[in-house]
Amino acid sequence: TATRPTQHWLETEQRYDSGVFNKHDRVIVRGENALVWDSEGREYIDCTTGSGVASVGHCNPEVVRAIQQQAATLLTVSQLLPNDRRAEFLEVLTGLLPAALHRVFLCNSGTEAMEAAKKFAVTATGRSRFISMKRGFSGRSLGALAFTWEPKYREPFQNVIDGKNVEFVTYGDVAALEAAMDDSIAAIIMEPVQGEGGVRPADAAFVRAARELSQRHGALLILDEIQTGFGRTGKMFGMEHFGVVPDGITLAKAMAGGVPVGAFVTTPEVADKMPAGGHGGTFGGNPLAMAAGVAAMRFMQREKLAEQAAEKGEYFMRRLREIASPKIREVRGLGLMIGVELKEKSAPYIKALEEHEGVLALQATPLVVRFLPPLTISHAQIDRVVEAFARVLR
Ligand SMILES: Cc1[nH+]cc(COP(=O)(O)O)c(CN[C@@H](CCC(=O)O)C(=O)O)c1O
Repeated sequence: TATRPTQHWLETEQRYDSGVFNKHDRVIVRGENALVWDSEGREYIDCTTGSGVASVGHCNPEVVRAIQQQAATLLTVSQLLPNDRRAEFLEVLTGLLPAALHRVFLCNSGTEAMEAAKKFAVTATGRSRFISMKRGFSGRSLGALAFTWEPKYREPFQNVIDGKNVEFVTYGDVAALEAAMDDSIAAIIMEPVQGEGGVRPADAAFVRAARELSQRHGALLILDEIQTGFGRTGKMFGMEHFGVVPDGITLAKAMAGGVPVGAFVTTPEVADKMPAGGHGGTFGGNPLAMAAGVAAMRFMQREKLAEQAAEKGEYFMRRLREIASPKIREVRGLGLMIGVELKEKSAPYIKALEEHEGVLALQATPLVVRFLPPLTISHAQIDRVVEAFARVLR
């Protein structure tokens, strides 16, 4: 079909969209590795990657090939019926994790993984209260939203969230965590690095205190690795920076190279407390996502993407810190999960990067520019992003 004018795509999406997204004024139509192109043929270095999904690069050839083959073989089958691709996925995924974490509930998004984690924590402990983190983000559904801090996301729905059962603690404040903990808590929920909350790495003492306190009180420690997982922080999983093995982790985003997927991974002790049929879902573990996931995870391992992210992240942050701009308050992050906190609103600079510099970046709270590039980004592309950022800050 002849390509339709950009205006047609913009107007059509605007006309029929629910209105929840503040739509930009360009139509992204193609991606390859660290680059995407819009319908006018403009090229961008993509440091949004669909909010941390395209870690193995857009249209990774091995993921594409796996999708093509599986699409022509079997797209969907109930999880009541075992499938070869799903078995392979579970073997590859659990091979990347600590031995204790080898029981997996499969789903299609981070939110669904958080919802599952919540239910498994309730059945494993018989308790219904949780501790979550101020500035934490766990998703938008009413179940996951209860763990999400941002009042503008949560307050409009407060009367339909069972809000009395979540206590928010200041991320990093061991004393506050200790004071909040008691034997009524089912689980402590936290991200190894807060993403949406402004790219804030946890400190090891806090994560270790959470591990110790949860054990002391018979509660679970659940780490939300939806954004930090799969090499993003310079280790395969964020928890590895802290030498802590939680009772469960939630995964999604980059796990299947761009195909929607989610998982809650836990121990047999927790999994065996969930009654058969106690949770479920239609698309979880579908062969297409499983095939894509196997290809993506094998690529990450073979290309040592976690190590690449560690080295490139150091380089990226060092170059950002060399920008002598009075507008920068702090450059922070772990691996290629990077945030630059400005002394003023970040949105205009993100817009300028997009409009004038051919760079796509994310926001994470009003003052922070968040860079989540593919882990396959080149040093030359990192240089171009840094130089572009220095220009828009002038
Ligand atoms: C840590 C974390 N936990 C859970 C979720 C929910 O996953 P999902 O249901 O697949 O979206 C996200 C998405 N965070 C991205 C989206 C935020 C938003 O909805 O707005 C992000 O950080 O941009 C996370 O970053």
